[in-house]
Amino acid sequence: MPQLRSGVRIGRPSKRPIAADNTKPKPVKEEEKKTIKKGRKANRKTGQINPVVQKNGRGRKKAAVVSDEDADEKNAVRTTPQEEEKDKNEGLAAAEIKKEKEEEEEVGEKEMDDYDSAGLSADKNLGAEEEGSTAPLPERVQVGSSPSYKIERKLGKGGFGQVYVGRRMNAPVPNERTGPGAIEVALKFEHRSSKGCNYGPPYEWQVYNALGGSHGVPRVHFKGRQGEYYIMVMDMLGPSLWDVWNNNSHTMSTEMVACIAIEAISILEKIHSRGYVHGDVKPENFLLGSPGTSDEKKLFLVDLGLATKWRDTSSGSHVEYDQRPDVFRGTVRYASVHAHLGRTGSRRDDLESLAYTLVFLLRGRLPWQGFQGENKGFQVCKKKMATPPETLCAFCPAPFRHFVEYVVNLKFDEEPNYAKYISLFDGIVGPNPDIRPINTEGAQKLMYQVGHKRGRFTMEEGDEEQPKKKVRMGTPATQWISVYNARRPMKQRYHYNVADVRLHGHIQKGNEDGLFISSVASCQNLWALIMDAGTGFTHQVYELSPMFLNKDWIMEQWEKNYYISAIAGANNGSSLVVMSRGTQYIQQSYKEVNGQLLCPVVLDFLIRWWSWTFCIRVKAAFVLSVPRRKPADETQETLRTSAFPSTHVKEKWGKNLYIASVCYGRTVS
Ligand SMILES: Nc1ncnc2c1ncn2[C@@H]1O[C@H](COP(=O)(O)OP(=O)(O)OP(=O)(O)O)[C@@H](O)[C@H]1O
Repeated sequence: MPQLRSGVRIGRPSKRPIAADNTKPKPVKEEEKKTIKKGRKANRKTGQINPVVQKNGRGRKKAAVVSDEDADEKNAVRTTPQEEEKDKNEGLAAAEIKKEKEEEEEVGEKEMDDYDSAGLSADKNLGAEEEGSTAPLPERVQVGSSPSYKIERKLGKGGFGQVYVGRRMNAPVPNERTGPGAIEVALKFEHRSSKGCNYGPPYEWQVYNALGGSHGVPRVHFKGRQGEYYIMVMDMLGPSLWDVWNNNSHTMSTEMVACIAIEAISILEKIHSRGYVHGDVKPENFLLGSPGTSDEKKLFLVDLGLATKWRDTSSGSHVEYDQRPDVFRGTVRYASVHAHLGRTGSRRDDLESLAYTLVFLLRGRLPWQGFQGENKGFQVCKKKMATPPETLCAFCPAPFRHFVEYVVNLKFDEEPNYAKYISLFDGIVGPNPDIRPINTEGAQKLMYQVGHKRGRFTMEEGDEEQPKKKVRMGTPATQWISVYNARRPMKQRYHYNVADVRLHGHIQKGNEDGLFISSVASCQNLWALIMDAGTGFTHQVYELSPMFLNKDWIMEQWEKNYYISAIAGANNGSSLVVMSRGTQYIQQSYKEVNGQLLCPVVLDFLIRWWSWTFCIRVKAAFVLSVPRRKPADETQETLRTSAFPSTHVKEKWGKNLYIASVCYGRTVS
């Protein structure tokens, strides 16, 4: 039985169209031609790429001398791993798929009667903000075999839990400062009606079972339910790094931040070595030990509620890559670009968030702070992608820039070289570990294990490979990008690997069966064809043209009230343009550009958020369409696969998600 810790998932985005910058006729350039539907009024600049709407968790941090804007941005948005898994699995068995194989060509079809109502539950928790409980806390706490505690001052509050000091009642003399018998402990309360507890104790408990007490993770001594609350009894810690920075006039010394870097990398290494990714690395979640104890210079990482597995426990293999652009987990300010893009979390994400944490502590600000409004998450992500390490770290010592360069270039399943990252900061920290502002014992142990001298972190000769220059786009790959929309049950069929000569037959057969083409793509001069009964079109024409786009034919169809509804270009220069009547469009233009102008990462957004149809090859065409009315919010998923996603399509059909668009082209992995 999964134990869930759930919370706020981002609301579904509305699929607002993007208005063209300028649809008025303009001089035609060599590489850039734009065609506008005749007789229509020029479009105005009215919109932007529709953002991922990222709702924040509701928690505010203590002692905040920050603006509301800051406080909101720092809160974590979370969907539990189990919640996601459940979403993925529900309804998978629902669809019975017909499949016919014709030579190399493939066809798949989802019949209308495959409907299973469970399939729509994929987004049933979406958009719901967790309400805080107002139930009074118990006066005394006693869970499992724990001593009794009196609740004292509040230590902090997050989106899920409230943390208080628990003072042991009837404490023996002498009093212990730490451990299960400690006079003071931290008590983390989560109300049993909180969504994180729908399925029993908070998910975080499981993670603490696996990680609690490991290097840099506080020990949990007791846990259990008392009345309305799930309560965790843990070692009491001191201020967070955010508190320290905030109480020190928003500054922190370079040596202190370098020590934090060194120790935090070693803590992440430990967590990762146990198969987990933390998922919400930020200054608020790094705590120092209790002041006045031997741990006061020791660094801890708390809040394991967003931790996920990067490695499968039984097989030991890396989890599979997936991308769900509508799911965001983490804290907007510190999240990795991959997290913004909805990519499955892996070790690289914790390190990227750590890099942002370090730059924040050092510089007091990150370049993407200050965005406001619904599309904040999107703006932040765009800014992160557009900020090269040299700009981000312009006023930081070189090791910080090198660290950023290394971590933003990590591949999804790449093993980070923790020792190398630690060694970057060697020149900044003092030689004597005993007088460093932060205890770096964990990092020293790690370096010792990998064969470096105690005390110093310098890498061995020859290990000083230069960090890669900023190439934060990942490795180029040629992939299928398929977008799925939640729809009422309908018939959908796909064909792929279709040669020119077979195209007409498939389209004709589809039309006879009441299907219209909804999307086309080309891979190695063979076509992929998606046909379905849910397009709303009344008539359809298409043209397979040996040239990229046959302007005259398109203009002719525009005159007859057909609008471009699907388009693809093949490597051999031919193009397939489908035009339909009964579309939602009232205005349309298309623009040919040089395909190289497209930034591959932006494609993630283009295909996800823009209601334009386009095809990518050496040349590309953007078709800009103004719809009659604002499209409703939709549940949507995007996949990138190296092969045509025939298996995935069937899984999606099982969840009543239908292919809305498909294309094949150069992306990044
Ligand atoms: N063991 C501890 N000792 C002292 N303070 C603690 C301890 N654990 C948590 N806190 C304080 O309580 C705050 C909230 O704790 P935590 O981050 O675990 O809660 P959360 O509800 O999961 O938060 P978030 O919304 O950030 O996910 C922390 O930022 C910290 O200030």
